[in-house]
Amino acid sequence: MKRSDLAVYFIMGTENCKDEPLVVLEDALKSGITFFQLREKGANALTGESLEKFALACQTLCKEYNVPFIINDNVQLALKINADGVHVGQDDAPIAQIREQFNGKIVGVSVHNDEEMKVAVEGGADYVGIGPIYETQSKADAKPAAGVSFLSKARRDYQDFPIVGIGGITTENASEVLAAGADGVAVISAICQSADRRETINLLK
Ligand SMILES: Nc1nc(C(F)(F)F)ncc1COP(=O)(O)OP(=O)(O)O
Ligand SMILES: [Mg+2]
Repeated sequence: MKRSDLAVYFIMGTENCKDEPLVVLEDALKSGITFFQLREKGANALTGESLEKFALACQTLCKEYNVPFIINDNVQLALKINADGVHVGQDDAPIAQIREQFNGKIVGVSVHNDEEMKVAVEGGADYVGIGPIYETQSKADAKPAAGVSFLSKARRDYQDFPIVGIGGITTENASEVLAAGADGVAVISAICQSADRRETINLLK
C-alpha cells in the first residue's frame, strides 16, 4: 500500500448508519474514499453468517472501485474471505502473530504512545492509526481525546511511516490532523451522516 492510500479512510459498521449500509458504502466509494474498514460493533452487531454475507457484499463493492477492504478485529473472518487486510488494536493478538497470518496483506495497528508505535513498526505493521485526536461518538470505550501532540511526535520519529489520524475528525478539523503529519484521516460519522459525501470527502483531504 502507498501512504496516499490513507488519504480518506472510511470506517463503518451497520450501527453507524441510519441509511442502508451498502448504499452508504457505494455512495462513499463513488465519492472518492481511498480505504475502507468494516468495523462491526455494538449491541446489534451482525455475527456469523449474516456478518460474513455483509462483509462479502462490502468486499465486492470495494473491489469494483479498487479500494482496499480491511476488516477490524475479526482476524478469522478476514482470513476466511481473503480481505485485503486487517486492523487490530492493543487488546488483539500480538502484531508478530497477525503479521505471519497475513503475509502479503495489509496489517494496521492502533497505537497511542511511543512504545506501542515502536512495537507496531518493528513488528511489521503496514500503517498505524493514532487517536482519538478529538472526542468521538463512534467508540464507546475510546481513550480521552489526545489532540495531535502524539501524532506529531510519531511523525518526527518515523518520517516515512504510514500514519492515519482517527477520532472525532470532521471537515472542520481534518486540516489540523494533516498538518500534524498524518497521511490521511479515518472517519465514521463525518461520512456516514454526510448529506453530500463528495463534498465532505473533498473537504477531508
Ligand atoms: N478501528 C480502528 N481503526 C483505525 C484506523 F487506523 F484504521 F484508522 N485506528 C484505530 C482504530 C481503533 O481500533 P481499536 O483500538 O482496536 O478499537 P476498535 O476495535 O473499537 O476499533
Ligand atoms: Mg479493535
